[in-house]
Amino acid sequence: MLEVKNLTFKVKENGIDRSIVEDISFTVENGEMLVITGPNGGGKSSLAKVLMGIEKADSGQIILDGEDISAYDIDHRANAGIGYAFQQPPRFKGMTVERFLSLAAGRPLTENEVCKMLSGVGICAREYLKREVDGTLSGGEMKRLEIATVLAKAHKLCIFDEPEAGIDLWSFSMLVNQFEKIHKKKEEMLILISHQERIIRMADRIMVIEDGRIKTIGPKDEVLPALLDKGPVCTCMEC
Ligand SMILES: Nc1ncnc2c1ncn2[C@@H]1O[C@H](COP(=O)(O)OP(=O)(O)OP(=O)(O)O)[C@@H](O)[C@H]1O
Repeated sequence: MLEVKNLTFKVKENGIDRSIVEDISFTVENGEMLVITGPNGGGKSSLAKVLMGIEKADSGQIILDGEDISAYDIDHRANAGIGYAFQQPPRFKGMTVERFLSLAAGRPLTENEVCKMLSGVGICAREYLKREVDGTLSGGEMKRLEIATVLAKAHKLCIFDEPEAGIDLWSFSMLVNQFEKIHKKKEEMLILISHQERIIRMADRIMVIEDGRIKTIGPKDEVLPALLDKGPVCTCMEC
């Protein structure tokens, strides 16, 4: 179980503190999928980065399966069982796709295993094994590869930041299938940040973040109708 208690993250703007994440508390149960949505600039990615340890919280607590991980750095949180796929994945010149996935899995993978992982996110496998994880990969290829790195290993908690961004229709359907498969097993907690209705519909619970605060959190059946009425959710396949 993930317990987030009174999490606040501030930045300095022109010498003045600005709260990007303000006193946010929520839980994610084992096997649960929580989808976080809300208007652009609301603080969703910042919250994810604070959970992963990329940004440091000013106050609050993060407890994973009873272990207080608030003071842990990124590596330590990854070892504690958190996997994270960036909204805009970083690139690694000189590293092959094959090695990148083996590092993510934490063990040497066979070619067949790498191919299976790549196929799972809609990447035409063998052609990519020796490609470098650099600027020669397209945005959509990089995004899918990044998602494959999180899926390469079992985690307690996986966080995917806008997995739909820049992904074509066919690959998007494959990704949705992957998320559904993990969700069905109920072995990992999933936090998906998304504006995409098809992803939001997979949620057990939905959390809406606006101006750095939780605006609503609740079961999908309660939150989604109001969301669809008001319309911050995107039904197109391009964003
Ligand atoms: N390190 C930083 N320094 C200054 N401002 C920041 C920093 N990180 C985020 N912000 C600001 O905090 C706000 C929240 O950004 P964040 O990326 O978390 O929003 P978001 O909800 O993920 O948005 P989107 O839906 O557009 O991806 C934005 O106004 C952003 O410009």
